[in-house]
Parts: sequence; structure tokens; C-alpha cells
Amino acid sequence: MSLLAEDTAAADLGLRWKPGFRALGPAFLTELRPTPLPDPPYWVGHSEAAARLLGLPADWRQSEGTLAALTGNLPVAGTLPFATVYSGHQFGVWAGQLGDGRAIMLGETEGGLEVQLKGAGRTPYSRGADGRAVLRSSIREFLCSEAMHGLGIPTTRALCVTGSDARVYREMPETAAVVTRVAPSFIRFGHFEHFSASQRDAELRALADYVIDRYYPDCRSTSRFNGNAYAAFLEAVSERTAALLAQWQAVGFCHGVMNTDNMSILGLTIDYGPFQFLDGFDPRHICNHSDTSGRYAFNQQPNVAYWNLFCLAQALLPLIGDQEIAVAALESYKTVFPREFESRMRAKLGLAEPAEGDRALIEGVLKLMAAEKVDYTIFWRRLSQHMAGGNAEPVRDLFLDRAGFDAWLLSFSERHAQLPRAQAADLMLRSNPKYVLRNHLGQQAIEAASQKDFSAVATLLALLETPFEEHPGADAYAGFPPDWASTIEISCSS
Ligand SMILES: Nc1ncnc2c1ncn2[C@@H]1O[C@H](COP(=O)(O)OP(=O)(O)OP(=O)(O)O)[C@@H](O)[C@H]1O
Ligand SMILES: [Mg+2]
Repeated sequence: MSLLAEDTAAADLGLRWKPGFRALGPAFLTELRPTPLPDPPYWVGHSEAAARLLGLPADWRQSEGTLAALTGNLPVAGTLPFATVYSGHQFGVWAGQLGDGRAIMLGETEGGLEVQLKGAGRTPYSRGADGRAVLRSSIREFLCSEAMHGLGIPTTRALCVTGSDARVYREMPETAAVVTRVAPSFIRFGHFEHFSASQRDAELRALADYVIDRYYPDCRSTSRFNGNAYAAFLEAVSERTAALLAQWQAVGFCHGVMNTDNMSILGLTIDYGPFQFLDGFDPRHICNHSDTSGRYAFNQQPNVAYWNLFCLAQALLPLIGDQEIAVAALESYKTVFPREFESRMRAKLGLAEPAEGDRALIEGVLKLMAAEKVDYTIFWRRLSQHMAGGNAEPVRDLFLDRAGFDAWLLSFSERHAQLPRAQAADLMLRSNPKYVLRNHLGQQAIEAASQKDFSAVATLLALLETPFEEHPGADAYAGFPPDWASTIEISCSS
């Protein structure tokens, strides 16, 4: 019997729904409803861009029941919510079954977007935890999802955050919040690992076929790997992941929890927990306070992604059928990542076309920055402004080693000597954001929101949606982090 059969009231979001992932059947998910929060919900933040993406009506927040429905307090008309099962490797160790312990899928829209409520209550996969998310981590996830999109980086999106005064206990009492997330698919490497590790080959095949048919149809007609569609799929995921990692490294984004259950099969950034945009450039920066060994340090990320892809390859092995082919399907990661990374870094340097010596130019400036932990975002933006006609002094001022910087700047200028400066400046200003979601900015918005002032969430969102624009009057959001920023400790607790 339908879970909705007994509903007397449901909110109509004005969306049409289709079975999507749910059609895979009960081996993959458990149907259940979100658990209502005891205290009335309120809006904390919302993204009109995500609303347009979903095809919501212009007055979507005004329609009756929407706030309650997106907090999990009222069913959404036409949906049969569920939680999915996955497993994964956490911090390099097999963790066994995990699953959506607090993310509940409402369903998939006719437009092909899945909608999830993160923090909407316990599921059979909660493993003793409370199924909730706290306000601070929900604001961070909401803002960063939309910020990544603004930066042009593939990501799950966030429609809104709703809050409630309901208590949630972490290290201390906090309040609950729910993020409405949106993505073409929330399937992770861990979904494949789950069925492979438990030797359920039929389910593994059904899942792979579903993902290939929906998201990687070209793999069916591959001429590579003796026409092995599963190997072609693995290669395609490797390449998307490589391209994603290149973007993370170029923008200075540290994910913090690159477990295989937090790796999207579509190459999207997923699970915004202890992430951080670098302040000073420190390649070994560890953003997750719980990551004591530095497994997920900034400069480890490309290798970790490859390690995670290896886990995916292992999971797909029963389908691929040949170890050598599986390993071969991972190979392109090693060429796509450096190629994409160099291309992104060249764009940051205003270089549309490659030339010999570019790698040295990139490595040279990163080395100088690392030596003095120069602010990563500010450096690139000031360099862009210099290219756009500004004086070199503001860039120079970032370095104590003036001679070292001057030598680099000379080779940079020589590289640009024959190139049109306006075009280079334009490329740089489109590649080097002025605004990123630094920890302290998120923290200020969180502190205001916890006093029920949600204006800072909205202000930050507006800047982060178009981070390459100047936004006159908002320079305070583009400055150096205050001293207290380095004392912010963000851990897995969320
Ligand atoms: N408060 C909680 N209640 C129930 N399950 C939780 C809770 N926090 C984390 N989990 C579960 O623990 C596992 C690992 O958590 P992790 O922090 O990677 O994910 P998450 O932030 O909950 O969600 P997602 O990856 O969907 O963004 C997942 O199975 C997750 O659902
Ligand atoms: Mg997760």
C-alpha cells in the first residue's frame, strides 16, 4: 500500500514527480517519511537560482505548506520518500554499511532532478545517530553548494535551509535545521561498493545499468575496452572526477572528508562537512579537525580521489570481468587530472593557450606562495587586477621575498609580452574569484542566524552566486581573514 494513501494533507510544490531511483526496488532503499521536528520551522536561507533550476513557481515560498514540507513536517504531494543504502571506505578503512542516515529523498522531478531533505530524521541507516543536522553545518552546506555552482564547479545544489528551535545534541545543545538538496543523482561510489562487497551481483549490475542508461549512455556504444560498457563507465567517472579535482585544487578548496561514500558517481562535489577554502596557501593544510593523520590534506586530494576510484574499480570488477581492463580504465585519471589542472591554472594566469614553460610558471608561483602562506584568493585577484591595468604593488606587497616575487613577475610579464593584455585580464577576472566562502564569513553568518538574524546568509549568498563580479561596497567580504579565523575548528560533528 502506498505510504501516501492515508494522507489527508500534503503540500503541493507545483512539481511533477517520476519514480527515478525508486524504480530500482527495495534492495536499494527503504521507503519512509521524514520525522517532523517538534518546534515550528522558519526560513534560514533560500536560493532562487536553485528554485528556477527545479522549475518551482515564482511564489514557491509563499504557497501553503512549503515551509513545513521542506522541513519534513508535511508530506509533499506526489512523492514517496525513501532513504538509500550504501557502504564505503572511511579514512582508508572499510566501514561496511552506511546509507542515508539523515538524508531522505523526496523523489525525482520530471525534469530529472532528485530532491533530498538532509537532516529530516532517522532512517534504518542512522546507526544509532539522531538523523538530524545542526544549524551551523546546514548553513555551511547551503552556502557552499551555491558558492561552488557560482564558481562553475560541479556540485549538488541547495534550494533552502529551514531551521527549528528543536534541540539537537552534539558537543553541546544546538538547534536543528534541514537542507533541501538538489542533484541529477546522489549516487555515490559507496552504492556500488555496497552491493559488490556483499556479492550481490544482480543488484550491482542493475545499479550500474541504471546509472549508465541514465547518465552515461555513450558507454553503451564504446569501441574502447573491447566494447566493455562497464569499463567505459569507470573511465568516464574517472575523467569526471579528475576534472572535478582539478577545479578544487585550482580554486583552493579542501573537502575534508573524501570517503568513498562522499564521492559522487557524477563527479559532483557532495557532502559539505568540514570543507574549507584556503586562506593562506599551505599545500599541507588539513581542514578537518578530526583528520589527525592528514589523510585528506589539501595536497593529498588528487591522490585520494584516485584511491577512491580504485575502490570503485574493485567494486565494478565483477561486471568488468577483467582486472587488467579495470586498471586500464583508471589510467586516464593520470592524464586528465594534470591536463585539467594545468589548464585551470593557466586560465588563472590569463593564458588561453599552452606554451612551453607554463608548468614552471605555475609551480614557481605556488612555491613562492607556499613559502610565506600568501593568501590564495587575494593573490590571484590582485594579480588579475594588475593585468587589468592596476599597479603591481598590491601583489608585490603580499610577499616578504620581494626579489623572488619580482623574478617570477618578470617571467610572467615576458610570457604575456606578445599577448593582448585586455583579453588576458578578462580571462583572469573570470577565473580568479573575488569572493569565496571563507570559514570566518560562514561563521559570522551562522552566529547571526543563531540569533534569528538571517540577513548575513542572504548577503553572503548574493556575493557567492556571482563571485567573479566586483560587488561594490562588499570589499569587507573579500579581505584577509581576521586573526580569530585560524582558531575556528571544524570537525566531522555536524
Ligand atoms: N546525525 C546523523 N544521524 C544519522 N546518520 C548520520 C548522522 N550524521 C552522519 N550520519 C551518517 O553517517 C555516515 C557518514 O556521514 P557523513 O558525514 O559522511 O555524511 P552526511 O554529512 O550525513 O551526509 P551526506 O554524505 O549525505 O552529505 C552517513 O551514512 C550518514 O548518513
Ligand atoms: Mg556523507
